[in-house]
Amino acid sequence: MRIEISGLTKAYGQKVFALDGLDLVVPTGMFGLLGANGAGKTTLMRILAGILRPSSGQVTVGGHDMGTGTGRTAVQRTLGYLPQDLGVYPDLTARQFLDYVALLKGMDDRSVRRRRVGELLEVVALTAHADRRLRGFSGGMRQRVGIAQALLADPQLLIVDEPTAGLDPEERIRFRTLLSQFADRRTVLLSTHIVDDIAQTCREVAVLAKGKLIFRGTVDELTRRAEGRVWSVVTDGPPPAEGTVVSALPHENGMRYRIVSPTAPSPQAQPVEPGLEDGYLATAGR
Ligand SMILES: Nc1ncnc2c1ncn2[C@@H]1O[C@H](COP(=O)(O)OP(=O)(O)OP(=O)(O)O)[C@@H](O)[C@H]1O
Repeated sequence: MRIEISGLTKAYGQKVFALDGLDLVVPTGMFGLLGANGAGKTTLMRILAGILRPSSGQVTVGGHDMGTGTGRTAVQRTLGYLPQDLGVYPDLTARQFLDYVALLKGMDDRSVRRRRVGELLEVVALTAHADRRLRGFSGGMRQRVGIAQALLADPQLLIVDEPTAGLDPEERIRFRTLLSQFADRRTVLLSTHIVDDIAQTCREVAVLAKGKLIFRGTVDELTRRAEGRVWSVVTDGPPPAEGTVVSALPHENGMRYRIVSPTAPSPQAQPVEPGLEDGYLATAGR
């Protein structure tokens, strides 16, 4: 399901432009969205989910115009949305919660609902915990309940906002594998600060800064943005003033700094191969 966005603007009051004339096409498959805090990612996702109205501009999802009531209704029927903070009901069990959301989505037939909820609990590997109250669930288990509720209506478009924040490494990997499998023949828009989640799952990515698109292309192209700009510096003094420090590791002669900088940040700096995080920093860094 293809998303086409043109001239999209969302202003909060007179001064804050959360989105500022955004043009973007998102194809079928898994697509990553990166950007610093406040870049406009959540605003964009809420507009795509039909929860928020833009100030101006156009959005079509699968050919449906989100500017019209019929368009929004058509999209919402085939959309799954996992917001940053999914409010769950701590006293409900996972099965009861999913049954309740299914009812809200208009799945009136009880046996259909029961079957679908059972299937999804299986998909997110929570069958063994289905009848436990949500208050005792770990962050990862809650996120899996979140993805199950987003998948209830077998959506063609799945929007997920920072889904792996707070998950342990194993849960993160399981979660993103689940998303990748789901993205086969469908569209998944994944917004995150965790660059590695995008490197591991998406072919294409967009980078937002201050409500504007500053990059759209493949993960490899974004990585190549840092070519010739990533350096390793070993020093027992402070890191060089120039560039952005990506990592600092203890070294027998002091510290080894990985630095993104257009020019060598010190005379001893050695060039190194870039990764996606370097490409992102070279593009979005101050
Ligand atoms: N309801 C609101 N009222 C006023 N300003 C808002 C509102 N929601 C968002 N903003 C502002 O709009 C800008 C974009 O916010 P948004 O939440 O879309 O960014 P984001 O990229 O999702 O950030 P984060 O990564 O922190 O979630 C920010 O400057 C934010 O402060």
